[in-house]
Amino acid sequence: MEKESKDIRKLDTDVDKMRIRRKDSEHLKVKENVFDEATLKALYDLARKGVIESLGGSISTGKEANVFLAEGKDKNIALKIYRISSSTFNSMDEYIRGDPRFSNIRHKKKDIIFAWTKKEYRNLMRARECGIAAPRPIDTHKNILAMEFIGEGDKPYPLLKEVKLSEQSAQTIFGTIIHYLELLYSEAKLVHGDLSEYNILLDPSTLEPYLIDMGQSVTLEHPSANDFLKRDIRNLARHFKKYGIQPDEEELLRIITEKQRDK
Ligand SMILES: Nc1ncnc2c1ncn2[C@@H]1O[C@H](COP(=O)(O)OP(=O)(O)OP(=O)(O)O)[C@@H](O)[C@H]1O
Ligand SMILES: [Mg+2]
Repeated sequence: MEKESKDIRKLDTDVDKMRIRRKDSEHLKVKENVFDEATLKALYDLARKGVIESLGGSISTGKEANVFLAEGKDKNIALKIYRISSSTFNSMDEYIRGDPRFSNIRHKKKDIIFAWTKKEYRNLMRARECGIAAPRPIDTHKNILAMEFIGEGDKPYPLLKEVKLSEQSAQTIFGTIIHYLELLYSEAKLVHGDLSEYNILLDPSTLEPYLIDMGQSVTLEHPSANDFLKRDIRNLARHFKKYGIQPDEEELLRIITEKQRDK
């Protein structure tokens, strides 16, 4: 644990010092201890393509991915970099196997991670096309997803988990999220699959909730789609209970899946 937090601090400072400039290979070489070679190469490719101008600080170090702030073409972007080395790809495999869009991938670890990254890109795209507030995906390459940065200046918006809301605001936000789940289900034909107060960012001034972290989202054909949706609803209901919102989970499930059933 001690060592891990030290590593994380080192990663933060290393990345802070690091500026990827196009064709500036010396700088990147120094960082080989932070990013494995394949990830460095992928970062280069995106820099050469003009997607990344420079790399900023670390936003988050998750179980499977790190998120970094970066400068894109004249604006901040977020880079989600799935870890090739320590990814818990076995759980990814389970999500991808039942998804017809990924039936022909070779089940090699790297391929699964790359497919997973692409899957998050496509899921975000589908969600946005249906009018859901989510980061606009910009590009995907190997294990890197470049997307719109959801925040103010260099600061990401807070997680829903981190904000204290009035009962009235909570009611509004809850309503919006349920509406998004309905759109996600009936229009995008997706179930988020990991929805909770940890995967929703909130714009504090407009109270717009942004759904993030859609790598594990599945299409409705997925054998566990219904169970994932029930779990998403349960997580939301649990979070909003403290604001006096006590939804009937069965009723929510009915509302979210209604339009799709009518078709
Ligand atoms: N587009 C974005 N704009 C701003 N901040 C973001 C964006 N995407 C992610 N973040 C920040 O990074 C954090 C982690 O992102 P995300 O939830 O997608 O990955 P994760 O939970 O680490 O994934 P996993 O643990 O499953 O690998 C978020 O909680 C959020 O604070
Ligand atoms: Mg997350």
